[in-house]
Amino acid sequence: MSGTLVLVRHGQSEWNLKNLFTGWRDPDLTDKGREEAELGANALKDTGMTFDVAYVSVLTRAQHTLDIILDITGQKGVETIRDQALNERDYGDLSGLNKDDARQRWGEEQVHEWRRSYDVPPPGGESLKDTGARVWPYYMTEILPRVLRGETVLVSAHGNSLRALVMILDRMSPDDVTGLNLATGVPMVYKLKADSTVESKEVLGDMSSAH
Ligand SMILES: O=C(O)[C@H](O)COP(=O)(O)O
Repeated sequence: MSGTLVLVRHGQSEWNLKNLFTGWRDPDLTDKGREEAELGANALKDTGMTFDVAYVSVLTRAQHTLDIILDITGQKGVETIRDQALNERDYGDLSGLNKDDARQRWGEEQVHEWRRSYDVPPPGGESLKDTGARVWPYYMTEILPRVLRGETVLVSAHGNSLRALVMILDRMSPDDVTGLNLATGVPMVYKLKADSTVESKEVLGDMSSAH
């Protein structure tokens, strides 16, 4: 029996709005971010899906996104597991810097490489590969077994921790993943086969609004 895995990136945060590198820093959602989470939550409600367990990072923006989803879908009591393995990529020395200022200082190409390449870490921080090195084992040992048991599992996390997961689920190469941007608050619903590969993927919203 296959289960269902729902991945959702938190809604817009205060630092997304200010265009600051965030990483492990802990700003909350903006009003727009809460609205995005509500939209995603309503799309999930329309499916009639009920969750067996929810996983979330230790960061406020992901937790508040999860709270909104569980509230709107009427599932506040669902078992919730928090773990820093699901945190955003650590942006290292870039954390708190403005993304446009960084482009001016280091050049467009270098900043894009830090943000979207597979294995080039920002100074003092984690590459996508480094992020995967903590996300993938957590997924394999904690999340996947529950999906394979036939459960419906919700994960509320971050742009880059989820890019690492989507990369393996969608069988993307390191080159492909440089073009992958996830929209805030848009749920991705995966049905998995018993061998843990993807049977189907449905995106409940507009992924083209990703920045
Ligand atoms: O940590 C951040 O700054 C954002 O949440 C994600 O950043 P990115 O778009 O540069 O990957």
